[in-house]
Amino acid sequence: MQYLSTRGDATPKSFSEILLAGLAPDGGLYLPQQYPQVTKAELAAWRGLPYAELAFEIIRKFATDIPPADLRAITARTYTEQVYRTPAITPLKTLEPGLHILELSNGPTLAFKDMAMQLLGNLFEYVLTRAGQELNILGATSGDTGSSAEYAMRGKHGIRVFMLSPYGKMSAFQTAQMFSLQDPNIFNLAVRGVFDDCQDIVKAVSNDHAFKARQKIGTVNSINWARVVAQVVYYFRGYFAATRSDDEVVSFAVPSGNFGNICAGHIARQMGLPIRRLVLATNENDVLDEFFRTGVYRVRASAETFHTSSPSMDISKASNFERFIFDLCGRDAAQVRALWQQLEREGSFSLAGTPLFAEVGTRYGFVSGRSTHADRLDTIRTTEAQYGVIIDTHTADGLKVALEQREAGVPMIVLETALPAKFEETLVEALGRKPPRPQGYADLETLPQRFEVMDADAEQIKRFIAAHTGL
Ligand SMILES: Cc1ncc(COP(=O)(O)O)c(C=O)c1O
Ligand SMILES: N[C@@H](CCOP(=O)(O)O)C(=O)O
Repeated sequence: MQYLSTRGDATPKSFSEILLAGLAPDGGLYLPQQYPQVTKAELAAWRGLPYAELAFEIIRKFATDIPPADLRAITARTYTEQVYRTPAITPLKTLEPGLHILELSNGPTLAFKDMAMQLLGNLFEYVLTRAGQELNILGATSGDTGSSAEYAMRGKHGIRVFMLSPYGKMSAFQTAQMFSLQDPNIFNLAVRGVFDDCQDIVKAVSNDHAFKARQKIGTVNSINWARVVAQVVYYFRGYFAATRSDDEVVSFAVPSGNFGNICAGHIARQMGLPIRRLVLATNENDVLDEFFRTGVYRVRASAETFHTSSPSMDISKASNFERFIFDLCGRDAAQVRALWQQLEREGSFSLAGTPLFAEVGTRYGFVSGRSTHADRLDTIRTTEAQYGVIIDTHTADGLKVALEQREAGVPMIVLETALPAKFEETLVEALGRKPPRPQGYADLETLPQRFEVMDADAEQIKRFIAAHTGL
């Protein structure tokens, strides 16, 4: 399997090459030359597999340059009960017949990011050891990618993590989870700005090809294809858990920000998984909902990006959206380049009224909705009252929109993206009491914290990286 860029660079690249490269040199995102198709026989054979085996079967279709025995060993050591605190890895919780929550937050940092990031850590280690290389990871986080990357990479030989986060905008738990790490290979840089400023810096640094090569810069955000492909696995897993036969269809509701999670659902659907609808849910930062309702994609400036009670979704420029638009445009890289140039110039583009936009729903199954602070409080309260289940603020956004888009006879699976303990402040507002905290996380906020505060300035960040790598 070879990879190409959404902006047109078609120099064939292997999985291991793009794993280390992150962003393509032309500024685009990598995608496989074609999506592997899953046969009926494979689907039937995969239904009863343990998570690690299912992950192996799916990822081997994409990571064809990793010997199967090695890949199987990597997935086996990643997806364990020890790491995810449950043998099912991603249990399905049924709220009522036909309405489910897929638990994805049982990993070390209590968010769905661990599902892919734990694998990424092991893949990096494997590929770097094989090549005798080191890697300096530059990442951007709105709260969950950062801690999951740091937990996956801490203490790993030959890897350093430089993580940019929006200063003062994460929950107290998220902040403490990241900033309390004292490992010498972890650097937390709190940027005066929003997540999009951090993500712009990651892209600017990646687009400085000389710096990227000299400093051996890699990425852990979902611009890295390996993140997305690891997320494809749980769509299959959720489908098998919610159905009895492969003739059934299901819909997934996905709380969305950077479009990575739902992009994985799009890929699972393209591979042949019987998904009817991909229901995209945003918070008040509703750029993506606006696109899926109207065909207009209008990114917002930092000053127009709200700080909400589902802060991990406070994103107004969704990286992975480019991957979907590439597919929507029939993989015409010239058209994608032109749209992104227009976005750069004018801050928006529109596909409204075009045959392409009609296909967003009819061919690709996307529908969308948005949720506000009041909606989220209401959904958290109702879910607790009706089902005795406490959900986090992001999952609440997903559930709220799922209920609006639910169809009779089609099971709806809401992807849980974090545990409520990470967003205690809002949970107390909704329920009048603190949500349960898994064992081992008590007093997290009292630990000493280590971080640097910086301006949203790519040059300043580059100087910091160079000073700490010695390269
Ligand atoms: C808790 C939580 N929910 C939802 C999202 C949105 O996911 P995505 O950015 O993949 O759309 C994120 C971050 O990305 C998150 O951390
Ligand atoms: N919500 C994310 C933002 C980064 O998204 P990613 O999936 O591209 O890494 C976060 O919590 O950091």
